[in-house]
Amino acid sequence: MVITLIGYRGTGKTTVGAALAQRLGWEFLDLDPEIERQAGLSIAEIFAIHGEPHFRQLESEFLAAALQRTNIVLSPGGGAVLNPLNRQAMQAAGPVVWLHAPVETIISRLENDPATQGRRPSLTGTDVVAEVNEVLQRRLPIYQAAASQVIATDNRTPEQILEDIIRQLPDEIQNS
Ligand SMILES: Nc1ncnc2c1ncn2[C@@H]1O[C@H](COP(=O)(O)OP(=O)(O)O)[C@@H](O)[C@H]1O
Ligand SMILES: O=C(O)C1=C[C@@H](OP(=O)(O)O)[C@@H](O)[C@H](O)C1
Ligand SMILES: [Mg+2]
Repeated sequence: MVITLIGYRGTGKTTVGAALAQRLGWEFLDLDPEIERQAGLSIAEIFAIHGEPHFRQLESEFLAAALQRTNIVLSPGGGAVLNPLNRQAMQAAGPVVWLHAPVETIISRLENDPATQGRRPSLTGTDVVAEVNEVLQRRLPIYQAAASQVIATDNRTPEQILEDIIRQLPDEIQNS
């Protein structure tokens, strides 16, 4: 069983995923640093040197490998759900938890997160406000359709969020 966290950049997949894994006594796997380690490049460098399609290919390969494992909490990047095969594989492996936040909250978290520079290259070439508005709008139906649970993260601490997630997990995981 794999619990996969999905959601836009800045919704807390990395932060909440690590805390949830610790709470369950499961392993935590954040896909972006794994990709960076293997490539010897930051996500921003992979985009700049090889282009986004190459990053998406690497992301799909790492995701498929991670989903073969068991008792892990997995945090892929926010764009991993764009590929329908990735979505199917996540759903087949276990609960898919959508972390949701309003646009303003996402923008503020991204602007204040030191990881943004190396890990979150522009997706559109526009400024951050325009990009989050446009791309989030486009992705909302995809996150919604992929999710087995939807969790609001605005004005909630990572600890409160992980308790919300646990409450909605299947009994077999809650009691494990
Ligand atoms: N519930 C929360 N409340 C406040 N800040 C948060 C919350 N979750 C995450 N953050 C902050 O937002 C930024 C992005 O979080 P991160 O976990 O990297 O998101 P993601 O992996 O979804 O892009 C980080 O600086 C993190 O500390
Ligand atoms: O939403 C996206 O397309 C991306 C999200 C990032 O991960 P986080 O969602 O962890 O920020 C990272 O994978 C890359 O910059 C692309
Ligand atoms: Mg992340």
